[in-house]
Amino acid sequence: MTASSPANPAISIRDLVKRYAPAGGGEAKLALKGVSFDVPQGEIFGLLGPNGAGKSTLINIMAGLVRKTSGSVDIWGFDIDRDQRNAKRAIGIVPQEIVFDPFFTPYEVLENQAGLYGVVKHLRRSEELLRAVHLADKRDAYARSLSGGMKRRLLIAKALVHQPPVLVLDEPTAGVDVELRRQLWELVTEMNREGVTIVLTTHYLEEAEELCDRIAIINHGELIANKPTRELVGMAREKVLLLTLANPVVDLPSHPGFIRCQAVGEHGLEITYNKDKANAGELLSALQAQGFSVVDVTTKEADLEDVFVRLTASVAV
Ligand SMILES: Nc1ncnc2c1ncn2[C@@H]1O[C@H](COP(=O)(O)OP(=O)(O)OP(=O)(O)O)[C@@H](O)[C@H]1O
Repeated sequence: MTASSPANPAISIRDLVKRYAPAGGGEAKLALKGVSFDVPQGEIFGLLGPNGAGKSTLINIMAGLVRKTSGSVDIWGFDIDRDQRNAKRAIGIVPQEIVFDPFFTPYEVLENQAGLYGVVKHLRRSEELLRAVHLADKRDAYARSLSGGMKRRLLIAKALVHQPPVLVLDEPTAGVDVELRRQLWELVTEMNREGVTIVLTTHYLEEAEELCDRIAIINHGELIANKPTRELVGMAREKVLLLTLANPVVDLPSHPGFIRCQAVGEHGLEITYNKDKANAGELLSALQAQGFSVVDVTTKEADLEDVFVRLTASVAV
């Protein structure tokens, strides 16, 4: 694997278009409308988007499972058309669905996969990979006897047998419980620390916010954002003040800095304001001046979800 120098992106996508041919006389579906972006080396890159946005199409094109209509995709410096073999060897894909032959053991699953990639015996790393995904003690168990979480970890190991510098995970934690989600996050972070560039799709904004260095948002086949996570979250200008008042709320206070103000229960107020235009201190003083006696205050920052909702809502269908 030598094509990419440290300065080059791990993945480079330019003007990518995918038009699905019409099925049964219907209309053709433009699933990707000219998408361009780079995935920097060494990062954990999140690809977000509502259902049907085009994420799987994009991943399947990278994996060589779907043919693009036009545009270019380079993986680790290898063009997927001109240098298909090297491009394929540079990427490991962890699919969403769990598919194993139930009669193979984890060790055999990895050995078979290594065989498929032509990894010679002495360069195989099946034992090491089983340790890395915390499945060494399940080396010889039948795949069918593994728990859902173990199967997902085995899929990650399977995607890494040919030592790809780029690992793509399609919805790695869809439908898994909180505990298992944490374990998978840790595993992904460990792989990244070892130098693997990670691309993941997710529906969980919390997951993207926690794990990803950079996030791209795709909506109706178009890229509508691509920013470092902190910057994207910083786009949320709204902040919320949750107040408990000494007396029951009768009239609502007013202030030019308010975006919204509503009563919550008998003694509570929820005030949403633009943090560029007002701060909590001046809002509290204004409330006091209007005769409101505040006994407790908490604040809430807007998060990625607010940005996501705003961005995906504002783009025309
Ligand atoms: N084989 C296909 N033939 C026709 N249309 C397709 C095909 N595969 C996907 N599409 C359409 O292309 C669009 C993008 O689908 P895609 O599966 O890439 O979205 P997604 O972002 O991965 O969604 P999800 O999160 O639900 O998996 C959708 O409108 C989908 O219906």
